Amino acid sequence: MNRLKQLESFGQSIWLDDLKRDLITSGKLRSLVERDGLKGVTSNPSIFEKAIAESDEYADALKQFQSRGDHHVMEIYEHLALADIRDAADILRPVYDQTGGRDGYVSLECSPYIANDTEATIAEAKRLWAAVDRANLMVKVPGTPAGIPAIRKLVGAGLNINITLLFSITVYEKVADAYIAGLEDFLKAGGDVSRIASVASFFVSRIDTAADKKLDALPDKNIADALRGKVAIANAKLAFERYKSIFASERWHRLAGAGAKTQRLLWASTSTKNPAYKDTLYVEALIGRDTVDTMPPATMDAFRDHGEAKADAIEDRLAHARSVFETLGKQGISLKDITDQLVVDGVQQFADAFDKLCGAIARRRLALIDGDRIGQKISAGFPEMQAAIDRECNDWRKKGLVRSLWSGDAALWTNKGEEKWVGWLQIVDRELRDVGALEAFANNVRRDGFGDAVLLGMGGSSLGPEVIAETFGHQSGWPLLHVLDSTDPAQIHTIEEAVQLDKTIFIVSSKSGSTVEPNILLDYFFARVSAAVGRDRAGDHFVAVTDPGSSLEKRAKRSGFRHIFYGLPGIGGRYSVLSNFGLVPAALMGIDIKRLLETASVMERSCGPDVPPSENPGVELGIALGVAAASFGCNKVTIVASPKIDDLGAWLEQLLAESTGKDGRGLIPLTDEPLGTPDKYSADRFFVYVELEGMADTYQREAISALEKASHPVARITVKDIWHLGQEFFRWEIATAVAGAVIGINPFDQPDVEASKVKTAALTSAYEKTRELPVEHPLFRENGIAVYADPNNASALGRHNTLQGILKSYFDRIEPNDYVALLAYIERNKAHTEAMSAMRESIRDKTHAATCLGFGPRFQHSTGQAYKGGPNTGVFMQITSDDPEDIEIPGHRLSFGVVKAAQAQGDLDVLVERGRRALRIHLKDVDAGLAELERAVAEALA
Ligand SMILES: O=P(O)(O)OC[C@H]1O[C@](O)(CO)[C@@H](O)[C@@H]1O
Ligand SMILES: O=C[C@H](O)[C@H](O)COP(=O)(O)O
Repeated sequence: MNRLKQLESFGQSIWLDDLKRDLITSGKLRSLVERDGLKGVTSNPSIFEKAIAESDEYADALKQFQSRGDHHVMEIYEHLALADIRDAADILRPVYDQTGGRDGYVSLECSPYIANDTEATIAEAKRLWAAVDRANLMVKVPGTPAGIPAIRKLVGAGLNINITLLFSITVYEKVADAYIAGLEDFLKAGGDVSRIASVASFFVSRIDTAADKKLDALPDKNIADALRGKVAIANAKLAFERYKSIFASERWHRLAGAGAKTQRLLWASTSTKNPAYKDTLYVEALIGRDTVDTMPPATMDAFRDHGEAKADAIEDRLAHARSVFETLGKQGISLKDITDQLVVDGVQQFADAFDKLCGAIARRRLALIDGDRIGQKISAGFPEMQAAIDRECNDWRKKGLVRSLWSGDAALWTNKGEEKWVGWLQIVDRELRDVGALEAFANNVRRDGFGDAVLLGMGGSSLGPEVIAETFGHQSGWPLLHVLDSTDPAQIHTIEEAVQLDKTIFIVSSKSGSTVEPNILLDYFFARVSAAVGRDRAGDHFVAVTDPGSSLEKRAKRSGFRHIFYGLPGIGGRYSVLSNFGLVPAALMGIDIKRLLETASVMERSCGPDVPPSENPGVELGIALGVAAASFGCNKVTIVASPKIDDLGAWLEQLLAESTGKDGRGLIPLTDEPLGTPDKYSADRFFVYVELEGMADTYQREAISALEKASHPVARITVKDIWHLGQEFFRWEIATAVAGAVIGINPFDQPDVEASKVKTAALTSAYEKTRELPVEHPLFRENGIAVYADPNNASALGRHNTLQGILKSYFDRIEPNDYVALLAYIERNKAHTEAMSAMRESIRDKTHAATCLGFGPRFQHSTGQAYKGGPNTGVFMQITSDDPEDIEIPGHRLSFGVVKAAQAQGDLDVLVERGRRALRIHLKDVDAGLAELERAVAEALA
């Protein structure tokens, strides 16, 4: 007689501990049922990992599924796995019918990631039960402390449950109790208990693996030899004894009377792991009536081939089993400790397998959606850095931190309310649903003949729209978008002259609604538009984007704005580009926002909670940035982008600096610094090279390769086309949040920005009363240039009678790994940027310090946070100027020039208060002054 069939005749059901497509398609599963009397199938994450990740069997199914649209990794997994489960269940259905529901089951495990979460387990088991939709499904719930209450609930809801990862008899008693209680609940609710089945899966071989290790360490070798390979079987035998007594109780009889089936013990983990043991050891020892034995194919083949079947073997030598336990105890080996640890390890082992599986699916998904759409390659500068990045990635994987990020677990950061600021994680799908309304609005504006749109806003409210406007350029037939994020009178003039007010729509953008710049710009332009089109029609030229309840919302209502778009309070300014703050201006300038969002959506799935760190572009990038900065001092994130998309750097600067630059730590991003040869840089750089496919600049590419060869860390990102800006936005938001976690700060606040605002407000309100700002005395004045510094900085500079002398002392203060920031409160235009660039280049080449450039007050809402709150490694040169054509602000006793001067003063005061090295250079005439300054800088560095 077929030895497996013999087991059937001894009252034991044989299940297969394996599942893969081929078993179904080849007919093997069916023949196991027919030939060997197979009565069930168990699966687990390791089994699916082997099936899906280690073979090509699923390639076609995966491709077909993805051809219907892009999916999350978990959706792909479930699509593939559930198809196998359903097919196996259908093959086993006749067994289920013939045995009256005692056998014929296929088991599917809940995600190991939620093994310690009762509510999540309940929800997932119910979801899987509904999704598989087969009466002969068993959902596997772990025998963890959190799993046990879930068993009662799920059985009580009428589900078949297989309790997995069971090692201890004490835990088993709780599991059996939960099953019985669940049946009682179900019965009380009028359910038919006869259709519920459950098994309690005792893991066998793993106990010996752990116990044998302890035995090997015993000094008494005889005892060790006597017990080796015996503990697991003894445990199972005693468990079976308990099973019999539990299901002989009065309590049980009441349920049995209603048709309930006992919760059979299922022997799992039945392959021998120690090659010294007979390969059928556990099968032979555990033959018992009313039990289930699930065997992997090799064990099943071995038993069929040479197994020795003895009826009721499990009932033999119970006294010996007890003595095994006693001896263990006497030897100081705690079986409780062993089994407790096995549960923990078991969960981790399945989680590891699931990670591997998700990683493999993520890679295949990427290959199908055209891998280079996510194109990212990080080369750490040197092996130690690579090893540290790999370690951190593995740590994130093991601890499930990508999932913590997605669930907004504040403990990932500093536990200071970060959970309130992760709304951006879900925004893409939400906005995709709202695209129609935005487009309709934009069409309406276009039909009304607006030729220009001017966005008034700062930082997170302006930089995203600016990147979109600069990258896409003017869309024919749509308004041209201008961004105004300055109080510089010349800048305001330039914009005003570029537009025709009666054909211009203004987007006033401020999440808080209280930011001073957009408010005073609104005061000014509302008056100008009223003068051009009449007060009654002015409101039609204004749109607000703001959070609900803000003062801007109230004002927009009062002034009859054309429309108010709302932001989501759970999204901070710099993470808001994929919400209305980026989308309203983009739609108004005629951009296909759906297309932009769709690329973001692909990246959102690539960075999903189900994608392990090393396959997860945003997480991997964030970890690399964080580790490079925190452990290797490479915190000057030098952004280089193909010319067509290089404005991306402006948005990125704010995201990285304002998010991470605080508590004396953080990343110092810099953009538009002229690229140099490797010898020009210190070892504190992390280069980010964002290349636009087909539009790469050869010089940039070669310079980056040289830097990479010279052991600087480099992250290369390839952007397929400009629509993939959406993808970049999302990738970098994830990367920033992750880098923040690695660095150990809260990436969602900006504690040091406020300080400058307070000082500025004090200066402007004093000015409104006195009509003057505090008088300052220069250290030096010549040729239309004056230099100012506070007493400490002044004394560090010493006495000089030339500008270059002062500058020389100033540059002498630069220490290794410092950065120099030029903070210019002048019009941001090409000529000024070029002059500043030339100075940056000479400073960098001579001192090897990283150089940053910020135009004030714009940078205050961007990199300014890091300058004041980040590491004290900045050396600051503030540049201010007279404003020959100042502009009064209607309704205030202030001009824009005064506000700008107060902003410069307020910010410098805070820098000084924070012990920063700083000076102010005031230019009477901007262009002549810059030329003179450039000359003096060159001389000071010579
Ligand atoms: O959108 P709001 O509230 O006007 O803020 C603009 C910017 O100012 C800041 O709060 C810094 O001052 C940034 O974080 C923000 O992006
Ligand atoms: O239900 C089946 C179990 O998951 C499986 O038997 C575990 O076996 P292993 O210990 O060999 O991994």
